[in-house]
Amino acid sequence: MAKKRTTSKSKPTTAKKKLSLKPSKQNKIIFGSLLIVLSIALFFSFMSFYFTWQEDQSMLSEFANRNAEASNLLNKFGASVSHFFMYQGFGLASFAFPLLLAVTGLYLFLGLEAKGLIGKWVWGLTGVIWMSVALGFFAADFPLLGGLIGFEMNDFLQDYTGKIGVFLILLFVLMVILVRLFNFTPEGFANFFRSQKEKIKSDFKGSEPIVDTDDSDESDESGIELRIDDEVPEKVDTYTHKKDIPPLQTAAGLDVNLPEEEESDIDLTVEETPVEEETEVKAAKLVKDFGEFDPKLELGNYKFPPMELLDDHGASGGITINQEELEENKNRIVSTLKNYKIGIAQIKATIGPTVTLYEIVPDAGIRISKIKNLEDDIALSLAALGIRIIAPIPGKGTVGIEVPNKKATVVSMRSVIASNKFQKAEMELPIAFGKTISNETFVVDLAKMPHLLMAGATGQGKSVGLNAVITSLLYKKHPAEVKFIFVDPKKVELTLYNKIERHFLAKLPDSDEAIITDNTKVINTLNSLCIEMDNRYELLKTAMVRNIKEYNVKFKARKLNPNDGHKFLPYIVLVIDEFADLIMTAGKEVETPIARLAQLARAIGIHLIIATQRPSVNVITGIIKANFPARIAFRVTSKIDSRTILDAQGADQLIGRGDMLYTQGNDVTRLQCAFVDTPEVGKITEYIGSQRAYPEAHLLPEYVGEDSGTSIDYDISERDDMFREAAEVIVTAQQGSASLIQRKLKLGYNRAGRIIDQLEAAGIVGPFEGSKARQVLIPDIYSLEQFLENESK
Ligand SMILES: Nc1ncnc2c1ncn2[C@@H]1O[C@H](COP(=O)(O)OP(=O)(O)OP(=O)(O)O)[C@@H](O)[C@H]1O
Repeated sequence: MAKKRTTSKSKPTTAKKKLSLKPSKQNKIIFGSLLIVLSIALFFSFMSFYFTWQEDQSMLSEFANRNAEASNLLNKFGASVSHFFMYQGFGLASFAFPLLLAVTGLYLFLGLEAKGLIGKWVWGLTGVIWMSVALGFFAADFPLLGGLIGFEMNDFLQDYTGKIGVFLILLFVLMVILVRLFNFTPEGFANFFRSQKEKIKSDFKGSEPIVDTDDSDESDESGIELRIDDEVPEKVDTYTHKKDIPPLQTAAGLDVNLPEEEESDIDLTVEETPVEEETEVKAAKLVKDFGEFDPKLELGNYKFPPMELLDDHGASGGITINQEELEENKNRIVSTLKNYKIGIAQIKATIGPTVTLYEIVPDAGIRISKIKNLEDDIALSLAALGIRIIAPIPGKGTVGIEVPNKKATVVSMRSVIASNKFQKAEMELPIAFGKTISNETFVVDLAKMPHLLMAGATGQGKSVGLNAVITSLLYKKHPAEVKFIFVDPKKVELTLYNKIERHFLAKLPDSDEAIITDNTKVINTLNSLCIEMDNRYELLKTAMVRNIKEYNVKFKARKLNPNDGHKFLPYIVLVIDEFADLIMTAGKEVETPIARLAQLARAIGIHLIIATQRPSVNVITGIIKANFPARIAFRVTSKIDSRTILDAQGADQLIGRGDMLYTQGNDVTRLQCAFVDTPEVGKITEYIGSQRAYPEAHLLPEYVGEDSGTSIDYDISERDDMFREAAEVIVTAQQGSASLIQRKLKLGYNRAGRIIDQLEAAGIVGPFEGSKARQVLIPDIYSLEQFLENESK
């Protein structure tokens, strides 16, 4: 609100300033009146020309003679001007000139915005030329109709293309005029014809029982109307529908300026309010005429992948657990606890797909902390992998012991996608992770997370988990609504998604591959995403909304003008498989943009999903952790790793194969991840990939990388003590690598890296070149000595 007020206050002043640069209002009125008068004079001259031209022919040369008199209504002036326009010019079509002059005069007189005027003149002149040529063609016997220009042009064209050629040219130009000026489409024509038929029918309505047919016709009609809307955006920009919707401003300008004319000078301050209201009114009208903006329209026939593409992995029979196993586990729990002198008042089992939860109510007087302290011993006594003790279960006064089932049931992706919970999820980016311990489908909104960190030792189900996330979104979202960026250093996991590049992927304008497999290129994409983020914040600011959801709602309601740079914003999901690898190769350079995105990107619909095998603290740093409240842990090898990811232990006690813990803050939920196999993903991408797509992947803003590091200006006095030695090593070996300095001078990696940066800043080695060693710019030790000496002078 505050923003609103400030903008409305600041605008009038700028408007006032602008006004002083324009012709004054009085001048506009005077000039406008002149044009109107002129147009009336021309009109009457032209009219009377058709009756008097023969008599006035002889007068034309006697314009200067005061005694000579012409028969034209406007005397000699009328005779000369109409001779010029009608006879020597365009014939009958010349009537367009008084019309255009009158319109221009009115615009000036009323002080309306002159924006649309140029278009009117351009189209007016095109029409004049067309008409004069057409009249010259069809009415060659009456040269006055087409004028000299019409006649000559016809002659000229016929010399080259013959009569048929001229006819075809005329037809084509007429088509262009109709399409561009009157939005003529075959459907529109059919529709018009149909509505006329309807009208005639309804005139004869009477008492005939045609009501039914009428009804069906009506519904038919509405069907067609929709299709016309379909047509509209076909020829325009992916997200904006730019051309077909009259820009808000054009018409807004009309009303905005009207009060100005009535209330003379003060009206500038009043101007702002009507604009606001006008935008609303205009938007409502646009919505009424064209319907809400539909981002999906360009791929209107897109079909979501059907359920049949997914296997049920033999899970259709449901969970199988035998009574014996339940009894056996119960007895073991009871006797184990008894060993520690913990009595049980009640025990209850909840059977899940991979684990069964035994909920215990301890005897009165037994402190839960006692059970908690004995956690490891109890797990040991129960002697089963994957036991996790939750003491107490949050929200209940009970202790939970999770014991894995002997025969785990696979949770198929198909079952979770088909579940009611997922199908009816009213979420922006719903993700069906799998099933909880009580066999309920677990669905969360990625948009609310807002970023996800996934960790787990190798082979425990990370890739399957990532595929489950991506599949969920592919089953729920239209290509216009979400775009993925995949970073896949392993080069195999995500390559399948190449097929949906032009539907669902986003990439940098100059990159060939949408899926990034080279870690050195990630930095450009991340920086480009930061630019996208900044751009989106700017759009949100101008639209005066707080987040992408509100923005898109406003855009769909046509309250934001595409001509001002507004467009429908799809969600962007960045998926990084093997984050540890990325941090190892690209280091701090990637951490900064990732942290920035993680901190700020939630409101503008950029979400990060990061998976890593090694959840060590130098990979998942504090700053990253702080911005990734939603985390998933598959089985990890140590308690420390579990703590690094979840801030709690437990992930080390999972049984693998998709058994996972999910947290989004405090509570930790154990889930069985839905299983989606590579062939299934293949089928889905094949299905989507074979459909009509956008011309290319969604393009991210261009990012021009700096020449890595040259911008770092090291002060000579701040150079490392080993700088000189390092320079000598590099120049002698003619190989600019940090590891060489590391080896020869026995330095740590970080220090060697710093020295290399300093050498680069000094101009001794070239910039970073990815996997290749840097170029050495000094040829030998002697030149180096000289170089350093010169530098210290
Ligand atoms: N949710 C699941 N349900 C059943 N089995 C699973 C599940 N997730 C994974 N598995 C089994 O575990 C195997 C390894 O899974 P996955 O490839 O996802 O491991 P990963 O953690 O990505 O390993 P890496 O890090 O080496 O790529 C799968 O081939 C599958 O047999």
